[in-house]
Amino acid sequence: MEKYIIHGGNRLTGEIKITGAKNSVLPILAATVVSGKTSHIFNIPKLKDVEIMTAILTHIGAKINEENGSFIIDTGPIDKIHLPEELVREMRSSIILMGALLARFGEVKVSYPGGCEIGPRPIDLHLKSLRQMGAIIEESHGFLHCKTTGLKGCDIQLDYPSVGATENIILGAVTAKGTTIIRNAAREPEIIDLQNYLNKAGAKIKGCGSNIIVIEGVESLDGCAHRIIPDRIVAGTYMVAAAMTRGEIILKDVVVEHLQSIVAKLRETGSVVSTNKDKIRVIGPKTINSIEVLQTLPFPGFPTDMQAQFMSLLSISEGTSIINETVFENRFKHAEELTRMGANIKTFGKVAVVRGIKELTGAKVYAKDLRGGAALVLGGLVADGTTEVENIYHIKRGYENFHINLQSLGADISCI
Ligand SMILES: CC(=O)N[C@H]1[C@@H](OP(=O)(O)OP(=O)(O)OC[C@H]2O[C@@H](n3ccc(=O)[nH]c3=O)[C@H](O)[C@@H]2O)O[C@H](CO)[C@@H](O)[C@@H]1O
Ligand SMILES: C=C(OP(=O)(O)O)C(=O)O
Repeated sequence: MEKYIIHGGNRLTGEIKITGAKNSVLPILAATVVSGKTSHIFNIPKLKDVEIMTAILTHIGAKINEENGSFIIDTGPIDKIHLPEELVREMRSSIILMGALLARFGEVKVSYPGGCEIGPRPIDLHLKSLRQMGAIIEESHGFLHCKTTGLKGCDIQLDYPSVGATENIILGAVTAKGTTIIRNAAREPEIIDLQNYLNKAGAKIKGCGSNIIVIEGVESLDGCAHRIIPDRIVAGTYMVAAAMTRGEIILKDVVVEHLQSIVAKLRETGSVVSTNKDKIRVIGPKTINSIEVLQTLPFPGFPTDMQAQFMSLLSISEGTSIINETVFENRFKHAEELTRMGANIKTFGKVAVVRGIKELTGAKVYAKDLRGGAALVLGGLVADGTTEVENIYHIKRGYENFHINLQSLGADISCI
């Protein structure tokens, strides 16, 4: 089992180029299935989750060629509608293939998806919406069998702006008969990226980025070329590394607009953040201020995927911070591990009270999920002594070359 060994205390300085977004590339790879043609997708990050998605697509028949960080993907040869259970259970995003395969073949067999354990992650909104569009879905023993004689456009009111449900509906709707309206849709930048890919492929989608999306069904889609947007959560993680180590990091290839809520909260801690086109610079403060309330919300609110990293930052701030995790039921598993490093954190359901301490202490800790794992690495960078982060396969799901990038910024971290 691989682990990271970190000797804390180094100030991080330098530049990092931000790679393609995990939460964009996964639905877009799923979306390539709808056309049955060849698409060329650029800026593919080297991530475990991308490997899993590639393995699922290859298993059902797609031909994928890797070329300089891009994928040329031909989904024409796909001839299976039964997704491999062991792979689906490894990754949440596999569920987005449901909308794509229903659109293309009118049938899909899939197990409930896996992914990070951050509380119950039901898919009721996905299923309710696809049923409303005419899918017949049988659920038994953790398996779903979905069939349709043709999806139909309809008016869907989402109870919550779920990212995955919005993506599944979009994929089902692009070639459905008639017009689909999604109300209370998720507004994340990755949804806009999906719209941009699909519209280049011939879809007629309007409104992504707002909470009402209108999709006019078209006869068929084509292949196209598309570049994945930069990963705002990876960027945010390095920004927190700069703040915690009182360093100075410049991130290249970012979309500043996507990072506004993170920038605002970092400024509250006293960090100096400046932006210039697709670059962002963070200078860590001498004294890290606490944040009165940090509340996670759907975009454009503060992202739940940055909550753990901020908890790590606030654990060494001056004062007390309240974190309110409103998106997921149980996303504080990192709190217990940070406590092993000396942090003073109490959790009460979806609320955490973080009382800042002067310094964390190195310890043996365990990554229980992706962002929680990244938060422990951040803690290790500033802890007194040695930190060992175990179970790092979670971190590799979402960060390309994490320890190598941190080394290039001056961190004393190795992967053994
Ligand atoms: C691959 C990907 O893009 N993952 C992101 C996506 O996950 P994901 O698409 O799973 O997140 P959702 O927006 O769907 O989930 C948000 C909340 O809605 C609930 N819910 C969701 C669907 C449903 O049918 N019923 C239901 O109750 C979930 O349990 C959760 O509490 O958005 C999350 C919220 O920004 C991010 O943390 C994840 O990194
Ligand atoms: C929770 C996350 O991912 P997923 O939805 O793929 O589990 C994440 O990226 O933080």
